Amino acid sequence: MNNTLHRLADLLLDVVFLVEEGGRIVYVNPACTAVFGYQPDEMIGRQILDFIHPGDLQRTVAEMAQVARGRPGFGFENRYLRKDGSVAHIMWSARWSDEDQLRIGVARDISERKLAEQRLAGMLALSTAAQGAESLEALFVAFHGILLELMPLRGLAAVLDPGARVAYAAAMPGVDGAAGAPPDTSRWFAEPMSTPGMKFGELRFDVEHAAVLSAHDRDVLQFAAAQAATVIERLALHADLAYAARYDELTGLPNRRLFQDRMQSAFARSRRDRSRGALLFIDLDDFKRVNDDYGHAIGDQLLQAVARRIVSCVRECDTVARLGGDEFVALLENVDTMEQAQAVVAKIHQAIGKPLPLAGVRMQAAASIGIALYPEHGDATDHLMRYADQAMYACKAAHKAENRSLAG
Ligand SMILES: Nc1nc2c(ncn2[C@@H]2O[C@H](COP(=O)(O)OP(=O)(O)OP(=O)(O)O)[C@@H](O)[C@H]2O)c(=O)[nH]1
Repeated sequence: MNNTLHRLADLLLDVVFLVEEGGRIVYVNPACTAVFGYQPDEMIGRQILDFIHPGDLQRTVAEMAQVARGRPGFGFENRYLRKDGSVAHIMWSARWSDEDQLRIGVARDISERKLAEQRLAGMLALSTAAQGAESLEALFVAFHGILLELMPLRGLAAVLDPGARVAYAAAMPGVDGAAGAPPDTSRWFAEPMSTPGMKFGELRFDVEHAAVLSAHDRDVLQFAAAQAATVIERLALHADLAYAARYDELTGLPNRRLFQDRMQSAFARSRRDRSRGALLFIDLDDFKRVNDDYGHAIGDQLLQAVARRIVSCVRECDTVARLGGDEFVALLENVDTMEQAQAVVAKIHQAIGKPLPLAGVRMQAAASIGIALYPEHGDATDHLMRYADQAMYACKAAHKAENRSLAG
């Protein structure tokens, strides 16, 4: 190369290589220091393939062969390993000079652009994983995989409030003591998992030291933590909705829907085992008066107390539900006779009738209770329910008639 061209090459920001057919570098301009971290004389004389990222070696050799056959190369991209071990993304233009018997190559550092593209793709992958996550475990496993590709991360942990419960913790094997032992994450780099007005805990990242993370890396980690927070919020909401669809909010008892499911299962068991059972329909008497005289809040407290008292009268395998208002039902499994069902009803009357100190007075609730036995009074849910309801009405009518005649 003549002197003028040398001086020109010295000024270029792109890296210029002259490489022999066998791959030995015979010239590189000073721009190589900024891109690869090597001084020119550390590269000259060595094989160019020594500097290429092992993952890109094969296709780079194929590209070089094409150029050597006379086809100029433009826009070929591959990765190099810098002197400090980091990765440089390079875009090439190259041609073979027959006259010089050398390959002339110009390398442009496109690492910034590549990293920005990778970060963007990573953030997209994080938000896609967040949208599709059906459990926190699945979410953090997916996040861990995505983040490992993006930055020098060794471990990931998710610690949830309250109580700093570790929901996920995975360290690189060998980094944190014995294999299988939970890693100590307390000193890991942490980002809060929060949505506006709500903090759910922290996402913690094991890095050799915080300085290995660039400002961009930190942006990605912050993004991951924010995405995790939206998933926690969504899953919690989903759990709340699933609960609300099956349980009565006031008493915590199963609602009509869950009760019907339980009835179906009980009928199936009864058909299989030839067992029998009873359905009790329980409606409080004159409950409206409690609301009218003491207010709705006291009415609510009475309903809660009645729910607890009914539950205390049945076995654990039985189901008590609130259908709505002052109507409750109880499904008693393995009850063979009307007498056995009546014994439970008597217990319930006694429990409900015990004085209850509410609103500064001793209240005393009462209920009308109808009994239906299955399978003899029906083994379809609505059929049996109607039977028990009618039996309850008959009791209520009898009580009212009795009260009228006592009053008269
Ligand atoms: N406090 C409270 N009251 C409720 C709730 N749901 C329904 N109610 C009230 O419960 C009362 C139910 O009254 P009814 O079953 O019609 O009548 P009752 O006074 O019990 O009379 P009988 O059943 O004929 O003995 C109504 O006043 C409803 O407004 C609730 O969640 N909380």
